[in-house]
Amino acid sequence: MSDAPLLELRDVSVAFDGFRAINNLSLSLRPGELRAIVGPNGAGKTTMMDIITGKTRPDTGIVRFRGHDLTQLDEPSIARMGIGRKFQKPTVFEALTVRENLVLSLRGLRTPFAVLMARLSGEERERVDHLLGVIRLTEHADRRAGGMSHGQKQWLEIGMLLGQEPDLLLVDEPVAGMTDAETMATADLLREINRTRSVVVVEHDMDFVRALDVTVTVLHEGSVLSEGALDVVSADPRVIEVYLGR
Ligand SMILES: Nc1ncnc2c1ncn2[C@@H]1O[C@H](COP(=O)(O)OP(=O)(O)OP(=O)(O)O)[C@@H](O)[C@H]1O
Repeated sequence: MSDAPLLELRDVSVAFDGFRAINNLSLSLRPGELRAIVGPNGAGKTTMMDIITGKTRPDTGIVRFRGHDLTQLDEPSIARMGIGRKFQKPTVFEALTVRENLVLSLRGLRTPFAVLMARLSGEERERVDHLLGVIRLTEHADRRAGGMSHGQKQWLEIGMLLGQEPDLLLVDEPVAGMTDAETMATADLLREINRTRSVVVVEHDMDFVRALDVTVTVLHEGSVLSEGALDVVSADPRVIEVYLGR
């Protein structure tokens, strides 16, 4: 396998009304990597995700995925290239069952409803059963998604993203509002997903980040402040100053 980064941001900046939310940000992700991004409120984490997925266009800088420039592409084109994004709030179809939600994701969300509800092929059934196992919802497959806990809805939505077979999964604050047990299960889930896909996860919860046990990038004022193992970055005086205001 080549050493070329899967995702590369170089000297990326974007300003809103003169305020530089992203400021000469450079960041590189290896193929197959799982990376945690942390940083105080307003550090630019969401804006960075918006730039990668084409929601926000950078003013300057390079954004490449598998060597292809993303900055001229719209959101659907970037998604088709293999980048899936999970927003913070779950947006599953509450009136449908867990299984039906996964079928929807396999068949494309814009397909007419009647087609979605048509019989599953053997291959689709296998894929849905596999996804149910990955997201730990096999026992709940035929229950309404609306009846699931907050954590289970988050896992279902992650499963729906996996149904679209992304090479890179971007996950925004998945464990906010989860119980401690759900938080740890989510760390396991992302590590399992990372066996076959690259993952970038933004999260404030440090117990979760510790459980991931991966390289952490600390953002501050739109740039990388520190990067490395959690123990190393949390001992970095610049990080301590930003978090504790010392
Ligand atoms: N569309 C916009 N218009 C104006 N300002 C914006 C816009 N989007 C983001 N900002 C500003 O850019 C900065 C970075 O915001 P961003 O949401 O990326 O931070 P964040 O690290 O995700 O924060 P949080 O942890 O609170 O989600 C903030 O000061 C925010 O107010």
